[in-house]
Amino acid sequence: MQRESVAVGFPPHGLPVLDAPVLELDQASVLRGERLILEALSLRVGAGEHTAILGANGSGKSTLVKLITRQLYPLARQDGRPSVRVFGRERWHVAELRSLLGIVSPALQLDYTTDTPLEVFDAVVSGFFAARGLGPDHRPTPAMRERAQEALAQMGIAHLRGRELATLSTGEARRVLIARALVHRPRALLLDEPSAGLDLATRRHFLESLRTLARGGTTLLLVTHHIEEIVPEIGRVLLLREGKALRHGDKAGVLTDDALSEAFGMRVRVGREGDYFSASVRE
Ligand SMILES: Nc1ncnc2c1ncn2[C@@H]1O[C@H](COP(=O)(O)OP(=O)(O)OP(=O)(O)O)[C@@H](O)[C@H]1O
Repeated sequence: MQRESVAVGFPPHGLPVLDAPVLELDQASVLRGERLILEALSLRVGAGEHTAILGANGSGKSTLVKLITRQLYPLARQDGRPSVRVFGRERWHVAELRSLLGIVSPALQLDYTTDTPLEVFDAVVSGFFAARGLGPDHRPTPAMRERAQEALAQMGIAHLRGRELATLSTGEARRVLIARALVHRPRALLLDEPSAGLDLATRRHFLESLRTLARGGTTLLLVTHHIEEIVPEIGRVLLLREGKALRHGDKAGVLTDDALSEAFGMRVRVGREGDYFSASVRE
């Protein structure tokens, strides 16, 4: 099993990154193979500016997630200026970045549920070490253990302690991974298609827990193709189409019939249900 060698304790809050925006993209472009997948994308997400990145299949959402998590790098700009900054910095050690930015993605869930068996509490507490489970060199302190238990309770899954991740339902495993992502109280949470595979009730419950996090001060960066997942606390939307920003700004201004029809390549009608938006296909 591969483990990252660097152990991180509590996050380095108080460093100069504290006041920096969560994310700054300035004309960021990404090449994959021979193709330009993201093209001159600009986006600024300040602390507390909960933002959704919305787009059809193939619009470049996962590529953008990988750009933020440093799994992919942007093309160098001609003027030499950085095109991607996370918490004000261009370069990060992955483990250090993870202590500030919690990440939940389908790829991560697959990895955690299919590889070597992993117990729920270990999965969560090992988030402090940016490792997949506890190894001989990882010694969680009582404070870390207490915080892991708190994170499980926060996601409503304290009763799953002792179970193996592989035996959990999709929704249960998703909540374990969110507890893990939250364990060191990151400043922001990057959620890639977070409610994929969740049933109606679990999804609603999950969205409510996202709302609580947002209200508690964790900046949400939600990547999705489901407009229904955009919880009321999210006020900004970037609409992606073929790797470019089709619209960006205030939620109500972006989520219009015209903009979504263009983004999804079909006639879409946007509806409102309370504080949530919905979309249906226009005949
Ligand atoms: N390694 C690669 N080489 C070439 N093209 C790639 C590569 N990975 C992705 N692409 C292409 O980049 C485009 C954007 O893919 P990406 O996975 O970022 O989209 P997405 O919006 O996340 O899609 P989905 O909603 O289906 O997950 C697609 O056209 C895809 O075929």
